[in-house]
Amino acid sequence: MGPQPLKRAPPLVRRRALSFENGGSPDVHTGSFLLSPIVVSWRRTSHHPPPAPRVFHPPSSCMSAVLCFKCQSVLCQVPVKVMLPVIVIHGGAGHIPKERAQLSCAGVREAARGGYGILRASGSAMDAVVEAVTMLENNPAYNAGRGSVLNVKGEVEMDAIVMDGRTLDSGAVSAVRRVANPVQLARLVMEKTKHLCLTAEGASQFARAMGIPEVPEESLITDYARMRWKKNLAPDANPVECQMGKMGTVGAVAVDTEGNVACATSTGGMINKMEGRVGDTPCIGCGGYADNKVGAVSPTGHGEAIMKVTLSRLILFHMEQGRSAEEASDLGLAYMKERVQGLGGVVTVDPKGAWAARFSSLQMAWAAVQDEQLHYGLYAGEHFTESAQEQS
Ligand SMILES: NC(=O)C[C@H](N)C(=O)O
Repeated sequence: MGPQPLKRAPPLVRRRALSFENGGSPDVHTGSFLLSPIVVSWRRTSHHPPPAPRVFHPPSSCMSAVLCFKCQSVLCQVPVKVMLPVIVIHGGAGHIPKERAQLSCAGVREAARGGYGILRASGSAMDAVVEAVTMLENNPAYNAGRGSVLNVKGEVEMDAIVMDGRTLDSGAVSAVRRVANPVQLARLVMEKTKHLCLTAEGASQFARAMGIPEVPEESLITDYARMRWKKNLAPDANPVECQMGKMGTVGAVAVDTEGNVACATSTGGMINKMEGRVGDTPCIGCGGYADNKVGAVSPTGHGEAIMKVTLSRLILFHMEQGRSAEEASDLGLAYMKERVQGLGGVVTVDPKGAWAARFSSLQMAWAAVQDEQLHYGLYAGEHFTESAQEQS
């Protein structure tokens, strides 16, 4: 005999469904929450042996179906609130000095609006994250593009990555010099070469071949970056601690109206790093990852710690195991803190538009736009909203 379809959903399922109908929290998604109560009910009502039923989200439907693992019959249907498009930005995890906090917050809000403008006009997630990160690279308030921290010789070497969740195509540059927008060069590596990452002089040669103008190094260096470089040349300086105090790597994740996800991250790296040091940012799975089947992540924090735990892929692994974007981000950051004493932050999305901006550092400037609402914050627990149309 085949399985008996459920006569009524178990109480938790009905509560969740109700909260969607009433416009409940957009980041509460059916997949992870429904699986466990359904398993219990299924075992009670099915004659099949008990592997878990599958949750199936038809691509462009507002219903999510829970299927019997064996005979594929629909056990129950639950409405899913589709909240696309969405973009989430960070401006670096750390402790942002008071006098720079406002600038830092204003920049991420502006970049979130800029990226969302592209998504609203049916642009791709990739176009949106590259636009948002370009805006932040051009803003001297961040450690990326103009405003990058300096290496031990007082020079600028930058890292950037992009990844497209549709195809898993990715492009990156590391230790690149004298380009204004490393994120755009990373995109060209993805689109115009057979490789995933170009480094140092090879990356500069590629930029020239692509017609990207070389900019004077001085134009990328701010007084603030030079002051911090000098301070950290002292023999008793602790550049990692100093950086944990004032980071500003930038990153973005987005889901477009088609449900495609993408990520982009860009940085000047760690203060007074050795010449040629490559951080987490250009390393796939560390400084970013995007997969339409799971979601997208862009991190910030101590690069060596992020690399040791492959933070972006670790978070997506937790999402594959049924965790929400927020739970998975917290788990990844907690593991990095406990296992390698690394602090940082992430922005994360899933393909249905659930999103998270989470950090283990004292602060992280972040902003998101979804459903014409701008969300933003700086300290843990802070979450302000305003209309995405209002100008700050
Ligand atoms: N500010 C940062 O996030 C630094 C970057 N993750 C790096 O180590 O290169």
